[in-house]
Amino acid sequence: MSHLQRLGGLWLGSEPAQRLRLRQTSLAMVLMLVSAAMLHHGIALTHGDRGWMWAWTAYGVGGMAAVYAAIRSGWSRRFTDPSLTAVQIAFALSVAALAYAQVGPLRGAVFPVLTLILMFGMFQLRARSAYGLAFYALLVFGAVMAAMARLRPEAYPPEFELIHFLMLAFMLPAVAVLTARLSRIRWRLSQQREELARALAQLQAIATRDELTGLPNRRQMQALMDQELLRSLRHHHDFCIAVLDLDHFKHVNDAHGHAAGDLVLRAFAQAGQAALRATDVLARWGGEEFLVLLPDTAMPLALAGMERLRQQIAALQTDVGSAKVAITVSIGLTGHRRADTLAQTLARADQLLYRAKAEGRNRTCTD
Ligand SMILES: Nc1nc2c(ncn2[C@@H]2O[C@H](COP(=O)(O)OP(=O)(O)OP(=O)(O)O)[C@@H](O)[C@H]2O)c(=O)[nH]1
Repeated sequence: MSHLQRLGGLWLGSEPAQRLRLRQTSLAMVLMLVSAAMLHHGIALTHGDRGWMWAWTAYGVGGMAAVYAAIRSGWSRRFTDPSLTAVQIAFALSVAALAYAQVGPLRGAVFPVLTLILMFGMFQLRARSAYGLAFYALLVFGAVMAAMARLRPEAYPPEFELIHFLMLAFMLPAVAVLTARLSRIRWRLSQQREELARALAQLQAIATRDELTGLPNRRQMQALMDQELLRSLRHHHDFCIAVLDLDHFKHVNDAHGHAAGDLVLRAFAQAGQAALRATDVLARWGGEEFLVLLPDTAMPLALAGMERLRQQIAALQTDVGSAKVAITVSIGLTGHRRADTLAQTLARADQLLYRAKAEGRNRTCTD
């Protein structure tokens, strides 16, 4: 890391949002220093008051340093706008107004600076603050112009000051209108960003979840099993896979209707998940067939887990409105063998499931 980067890190910190705020304030500080240098030169040219000039410099530079310290220390985080944009602008306006009161014939130079100060608000301010600050600027400059026209009419002729004031009365609201427009665009953009994030989350849920049961769907389960296979190869641990099929589920649909069948599938998913360990995954493989992945688990433990699930499902009574429906589940459970592919393991679990069905259902068969 170069010295310059280290210095930048020291000045701006490391947090991106904070760095952005401090960069903006640093830019305002540079503007303040350049203005101070110009003012010093102007006062020298016009033989102005040097004591006042140093007091102005201390006020302007000191104020900006205080704002920098408030942001850099994190103190400003307690406010809705931690950049203190409105405060910085209001302060800079007061500094500009004081300069206007002193530089006499050079006061025209203050107007572009005034516009620049207000432009700092374009990236941050809400419409209401922009109008408020424009009104405040008009008030402060109006007061300074009136006071100077009265106190030093030879340097600030009243008719000139009136024209200056009218110019500001037109220019400041125009800047506020532009800031308000930008604020509305920013707001719309942030709304769109939120909508996009919501849509993305929804799409993700649709792509990975089964709509009826809320369980991981076939595609997601395939990805989870692929991951587990890689992990088991790397860390040399075992994992098991079980294929589950609800027994005589066709009877449920035939006797109580398809909607009742859906209710039973949902109840099965909920109870099945609750019966498993948090690390085990129950997924809907299709229809009334489900899959359980038991990561980092070897056979005696896996069998105990699947038997617990089977017994809890057998005890489950689902209220489908017209009746309470009881179901059972048949399970084919097998451990993955290192030399096998996932498809081979799944095929083995399937065969064990057929055996469980053939042997009378409501049981777990394992090899
Ligand atoms: N309600 C509902 N039923 C479904 C859904 N998916 C599959 N099924 C039904 O599940 C039943 C599966 O029937 P079969 O394959 O004959 O099996 P079974 O009746 O469970 O009998 P065994 O598996 O041999 O014990 C069919 O009636 C399908 O219509 C679903 O999402 N909702």
